Amino acid sequence: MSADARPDSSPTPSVARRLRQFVYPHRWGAVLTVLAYIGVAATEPLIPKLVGYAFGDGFTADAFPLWMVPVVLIGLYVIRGVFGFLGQYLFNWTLTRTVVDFRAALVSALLRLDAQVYTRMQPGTAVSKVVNDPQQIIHLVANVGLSVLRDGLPALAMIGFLFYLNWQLTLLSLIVTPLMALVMKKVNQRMRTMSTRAYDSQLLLVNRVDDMTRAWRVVRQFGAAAHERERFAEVSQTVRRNDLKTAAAGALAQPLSQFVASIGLSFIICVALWQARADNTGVKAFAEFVTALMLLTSRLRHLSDLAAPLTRAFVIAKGCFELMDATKEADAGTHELAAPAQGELVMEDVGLTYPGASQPALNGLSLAFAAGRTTALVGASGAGKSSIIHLLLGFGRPDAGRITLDGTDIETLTRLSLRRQFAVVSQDIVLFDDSVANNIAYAQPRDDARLEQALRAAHLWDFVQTLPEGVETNVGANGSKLSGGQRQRLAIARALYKDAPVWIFDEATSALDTESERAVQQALAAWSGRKTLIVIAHRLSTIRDADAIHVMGAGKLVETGTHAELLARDGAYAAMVRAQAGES
Ligand SMILES: Nc1ncnc2c1ncn2[C@@H]1O[C@H](COP(=O)(O)OP(=O)(O)OP(=O)(O)O)[C@@H](O)[C@H]1O
Repeated sequence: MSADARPDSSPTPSVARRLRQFVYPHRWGAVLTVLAYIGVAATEPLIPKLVGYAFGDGFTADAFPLWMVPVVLIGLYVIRGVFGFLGQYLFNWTLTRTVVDFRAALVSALLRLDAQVYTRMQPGTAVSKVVNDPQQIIHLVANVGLSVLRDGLPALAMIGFLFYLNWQLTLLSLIVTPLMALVMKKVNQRMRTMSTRAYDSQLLLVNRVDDMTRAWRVVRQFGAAAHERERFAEVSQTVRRNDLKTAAAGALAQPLSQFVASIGLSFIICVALWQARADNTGVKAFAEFVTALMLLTSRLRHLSDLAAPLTRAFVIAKGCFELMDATKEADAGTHELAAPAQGELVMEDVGLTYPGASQPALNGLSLAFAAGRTTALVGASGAGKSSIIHLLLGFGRPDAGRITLDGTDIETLTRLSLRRQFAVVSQDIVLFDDSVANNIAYAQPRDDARLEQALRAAHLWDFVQTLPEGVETNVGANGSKLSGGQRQRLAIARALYKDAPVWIFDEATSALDTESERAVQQALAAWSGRKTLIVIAHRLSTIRDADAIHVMGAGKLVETGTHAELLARDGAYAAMVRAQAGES
């Protein structure tokens, strides 16, 4: 989300700790992995030992029978192979489980985000953070972890062996450690900065593609392919530059650490040779020590390559944790409604100003929606009609005043209990890439008789019969295989199926032909007296029969009455009716 977020100076410890929390439930897999790799590592010092033995005693005829060479060597590698396989398997067992938990945590965070977060975050960002990022983190950490186990443990074993062979000399070799640490610290700092920039610009790239896919029609209509390509290439170049800088910083790690290691190595070999000459210890001890040292150096070289993927993993994980930590929807209510509400909604002196807005969207608004009645909300665009729905559904909280449902302040209700009382058809139709039936019976038990009833009421039954698989036909991404009117009717059917006490229709019939609109209105009329119906409509002819009409203007209630009363008053509503009559 924070495309402009700068890397903080020490993000790694908390990120590492939080990542560890996800591994913790699967710690036994991790412990067994480590044990398996200890098995591999324990056999490592046997190699220089055998080399030393072969050099020392192997050249004399009666030292050991030659058949022992393949038996010992093959045996050693079989043991290493078994431990190696187990280690890798258990490692992935742990990681795949961790990824599932990590994704689950991200999805549950996503499902509880505050409505305002959705106004800032592009869907692509969420997809990237929930789907791709955990996988990427795990891949990177897996490779790092495996290398640490594969190279780090044998390196430790080898260091132990070197101490055993010649502790003074081994201790001397540690003098390069502080220098090595300093070099790696500098390289890591640079990599972290560049990785964060690369990650942020990559999210921008995801959002560009997201835009292009959603707005493909607009792009084609404007002949804007070249324009979009340019916009994409711009961000793509930024990603490339940041990736390159990260890679360059990472590529410095190995040569720099090797340079430091070579200083230590040459120094130690000199001292070892000097010792061998002085003590006359012979070729065996020297061969053992130098073979072990060389093996250690090659292991350490692999380890110095791990800084780059580890840094990248931490940067991505930090992005995921930002999503996990984003503001959650407040749900302070504790009260659950025992039965479906009657549906009387009252707003008392309600004020609402959106964050960052200069004008209030609602300003001291007081109005009521009577239970079992149809109330229409009308008013100019931007008057605050949808903001009322926003508050009724508990997506936002009023800055002032209160809203009650059957006399209970909705703030005291849990969000779940509150929203159970509403079925909404909003201006923006949202359908799932699923069958007609699953779109209608969304998140509710399937009841075929009720499904048919909802489809008939939404004037969609006959159409659905013509579909190749009837109600099981897939409607495409966001209902892309349906016409605008069919999508709207499907959303109406979904609302009717929910059978909530309050129905909200926000411009819900704007895309319907006259016949469908009449059919839907007749179906709704059949529920009259049993449902509280709130209708927002710009076409005033559709709300003529409402029990009450609230006329909104600039976040305030301008006038209220029935169609006839408002016409008689000859105020704002009458002017709107005249204006529309003039248009038609
Ligand atoms: N998330 C938001 N952040 C900031 N301002 C917002 C937000 N949503 C709505 N607004 C502003 O609040 C005011 C009321 O908007 P609202 O959507 O409630 O109007 P409306 O009457 O439903 O309009 P329309 O008939 O065009 O749908 C508008 O000025 C709008 O710009």
